[in-house]
Amino acid sequence: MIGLLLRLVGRAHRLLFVRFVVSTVVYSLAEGAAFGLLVPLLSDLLGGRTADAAWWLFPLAGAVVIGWFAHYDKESRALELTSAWRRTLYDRLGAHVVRLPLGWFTGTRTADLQQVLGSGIPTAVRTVGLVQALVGVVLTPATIFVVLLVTDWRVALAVLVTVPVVLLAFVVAGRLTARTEAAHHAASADAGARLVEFAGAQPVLRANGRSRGGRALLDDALEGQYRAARRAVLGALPGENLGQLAIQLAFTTVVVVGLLLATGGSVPPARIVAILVLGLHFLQPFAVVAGVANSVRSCRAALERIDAVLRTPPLPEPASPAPVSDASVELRDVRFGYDGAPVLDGFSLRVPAGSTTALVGPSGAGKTTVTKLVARFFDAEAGTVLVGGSDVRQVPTPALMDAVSLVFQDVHLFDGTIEDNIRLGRQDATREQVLDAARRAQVEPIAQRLPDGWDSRVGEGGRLLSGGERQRVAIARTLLKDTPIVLLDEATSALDAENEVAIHRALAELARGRTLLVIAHRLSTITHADRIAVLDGGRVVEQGRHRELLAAGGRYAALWADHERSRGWRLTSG
Ligand SMILES: Nc1ncnc2c1ncn2[C@@H]1O[C@H](COP(=O)(O)OP(=O)(O)OP(=O)(O)O)[C@@H](O)[C@H]1O
Repeated sequence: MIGLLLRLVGRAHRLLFVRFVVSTVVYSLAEGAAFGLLVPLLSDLLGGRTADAAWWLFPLAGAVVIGWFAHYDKESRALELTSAWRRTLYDRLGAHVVRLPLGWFTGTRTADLQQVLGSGIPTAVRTVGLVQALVGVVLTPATIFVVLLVTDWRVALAVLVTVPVVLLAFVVAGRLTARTEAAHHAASADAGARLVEFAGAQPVLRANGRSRGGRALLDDALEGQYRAARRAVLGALPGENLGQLAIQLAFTTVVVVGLLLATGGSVPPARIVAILVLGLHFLQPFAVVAGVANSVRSCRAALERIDAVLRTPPLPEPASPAPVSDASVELRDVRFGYDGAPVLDGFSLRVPAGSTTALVGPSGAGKTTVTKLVARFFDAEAGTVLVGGSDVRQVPTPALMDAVSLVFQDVHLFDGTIEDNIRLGRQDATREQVLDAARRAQVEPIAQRLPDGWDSRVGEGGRLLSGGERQRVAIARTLLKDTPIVLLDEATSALDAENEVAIHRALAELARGRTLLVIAHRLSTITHADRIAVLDGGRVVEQGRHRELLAAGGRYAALWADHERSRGWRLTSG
């Protein structure tokens, strides 16, 4: 964990970290020395040698003053380190995340990343406080032990024997508490998820005749959480008592040894009283061990999660960058798979500059994967992906992003106005340019329909718009960005007649003067494409124009026949 901590603290804060540790060490030693000096001071005082006792006040005052300065320094450094480190972690993660391949951002990883940025970093920086506690737990008793050893080795030995017992008791106590807390945490998470589900799934639950809107599931989860909370409280009690009991037993042992020594006459009673006071201070820091053990676990988990993100290799940038010379796209003998099994194998396709090529084929054939390789979400395992005549691996990411735009199947819009969402395509565009792109992508009728026109908000994720409308806004965004190459995954959601016509027009506008690679889910949209490529078994099995492919009577002709049948079915059953 120390290596991990030093790695994440990084060079920028290493000096500050070292200074913080040094202050903490000095403080813990000074605290131990101040307690240790109580032995000769109290022995002399209780033994009636007041003048001798007074002399001990000087080193004691020295230890207290040093301790005070060290305490001030360690607290200020801890504060400085915590805030500077938190900031650096956010900066480092932010800078790293933007260099990760887009393919890295799956649903689970995005959720993990949200957690790391939300609670992971605040937990990780708590390690600073933990270092303080751990140094204190080790060094203060160690200093006191040295003083005890010098004062009376028999009491020192008795104190030493109690250490493993006390530590064991706290470790067991920590485990008992951790187990019940984990169950409580899981039950709380379950109840939280059920609450969200309960709220979000109301229409579905009621539409399916669950008149109580799924209350039973929620009630079960809340009951489970209540029982787990009770178990957590009751389960923590034995642990807490066990630790305290161990400290009391250890102290009693030290008292018994002290009394035996005093009764035997080998140590003056005044000295024994002083030694017992020291014994008490020796044992006290162990009480924080149990709490620290739990914090160590959560801090380490947070540090590991941050480290895992930071260690994810970024997309390699080319040593000698190649230019995007034209708007052509080509895949040559490409092999690629997600988890070993190839999705594409021996895949070749040429998309000449300025042409429209449609990818069709059964679900799971790899159409989306082709577009993701062109936009370099991933790198191909074998073969070459060329954009503008250059291997995408040799094109710097900003140059590639300037050449290629993506319109996804499920467009995510931000909770702003339609104009804000279009402007994402080019932040410095004038209002006229934004509105022009919107008109060309058939977004104007959407704005007219909404109560506040162009200033209407589209809701979280764009939920106030239909799937087809969201895609029209995304097309407007792409028109504004104005890249020579556009990769478009057609919306799969069923479109009404207005949307279907509007998307047709928007696509025609998008295709004008650009290279368009479109994944077609409705064959009627691509009958005018310059080329249609049929994918199956990880490669292109057929390609040509709509009429040529129909005449050939192969795979495309069969897909078209299916398409026509389903249209006929829609018409007669509608
Ligand atoms: N991120 C991923 N991790 C693992 N497997 C994936 C991932 N993305 C896609 N796949 C798998 O790769 C195969 C090809 O998926 P792809 O999305 O490219 O197909 P598609 O032809 O676009 O399908 P659809 O028409 O249904 O969108 C599928 O079997 C899919 O399950």
